[in-house]
Amino acid sequence: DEQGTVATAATTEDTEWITSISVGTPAQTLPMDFDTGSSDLWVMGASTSGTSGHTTYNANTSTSAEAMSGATWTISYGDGSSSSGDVYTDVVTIGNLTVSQQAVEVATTLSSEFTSDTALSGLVGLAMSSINTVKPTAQQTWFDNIKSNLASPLFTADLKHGEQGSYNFGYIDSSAYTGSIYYADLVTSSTYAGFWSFVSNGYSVGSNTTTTTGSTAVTGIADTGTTLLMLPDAVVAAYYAEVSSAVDSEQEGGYIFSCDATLPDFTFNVGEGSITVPGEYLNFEAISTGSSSCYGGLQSDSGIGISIFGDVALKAALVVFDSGNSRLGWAAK
Ligand SMILES: Cc1nn(C)c(C)c1CC(=O)Nc1ccccn1
Repeated sequence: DEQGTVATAATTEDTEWITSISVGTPAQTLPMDFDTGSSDLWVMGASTSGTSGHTTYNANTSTSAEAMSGATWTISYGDGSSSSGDVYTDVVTIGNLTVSQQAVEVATTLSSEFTSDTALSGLVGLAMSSINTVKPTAQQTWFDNIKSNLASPLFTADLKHGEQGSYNFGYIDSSAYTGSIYYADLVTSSTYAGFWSFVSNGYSVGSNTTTTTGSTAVTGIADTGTTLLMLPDAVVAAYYAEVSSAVDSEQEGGYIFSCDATLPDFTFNVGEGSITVPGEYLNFEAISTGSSSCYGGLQSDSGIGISIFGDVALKAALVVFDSGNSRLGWAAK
């Protein structure tokens, strides 16, 4: 009954959290973006163009690498980024837990979002294996491969603002949260199948003084690979109605406000409880260096088709991805 933990740390502006994994024999250490919103483990290849400045994976120097003949993959993310390539199996160790024949998807094409992000070598998909893109045969995620060896078939994400966080596999660290863990069952309808999806049946805007509450039910996904909190227009409008300087800017592609604005907290319901995202987490960054206008951490999900509880919301909680019980848990910390 194995358990493991691995540290994760945010890049500037909490844009993404980078976590190191080991691939191959001898081990090649790769900084990766753990993504609970997708299900492909892919890495930049040593011979892939556009990878200068990146740490890359070289299957040729790994004695345990085996090409998966005829297998290919291609993935595109909602922000327009994409990658594609071929497939190997190799040893993949995360937090002292080892999968001996993990499908390692090697990128031979990369969009500019990835070639320009020298902090990372690839993604570790932690959503359901049903949405893995490998053809002709979809491959299992690393979590699905390790799951049967774990004390409990679950993992937790503990992302933190401005300090190191952790991903734990097989156990819940009782010292990592306060109060109760509130659970919501996964949503299985077609749009959300394959994701860590849940229904939040209400929200409130405001700090101790004035709070406005809404009963809009939000169905969304817990997605560590997405930076922002992306919710329905009605919820977003209700939030920024409490920020006097806020405007929905065509030019900036979302809500901006004065950087010195005092932002209200945002609370969303989960099961019998709720999670509060502190106002300061909802000021993402200045729209450009030195500007006095700041871009909101809460933005509209219009055009996406689903709501996304990204890093802005996740870093306010300990989040339990409970495969064994098909549910998602959220706890304050
Ligand atoms: C679905 C979606 N629509 N829009 C506008 C955004 C930003 C998303 C989320 C998204 O793209 N997440 C992502 C990107 C790269 C790697 C992993 N996850």
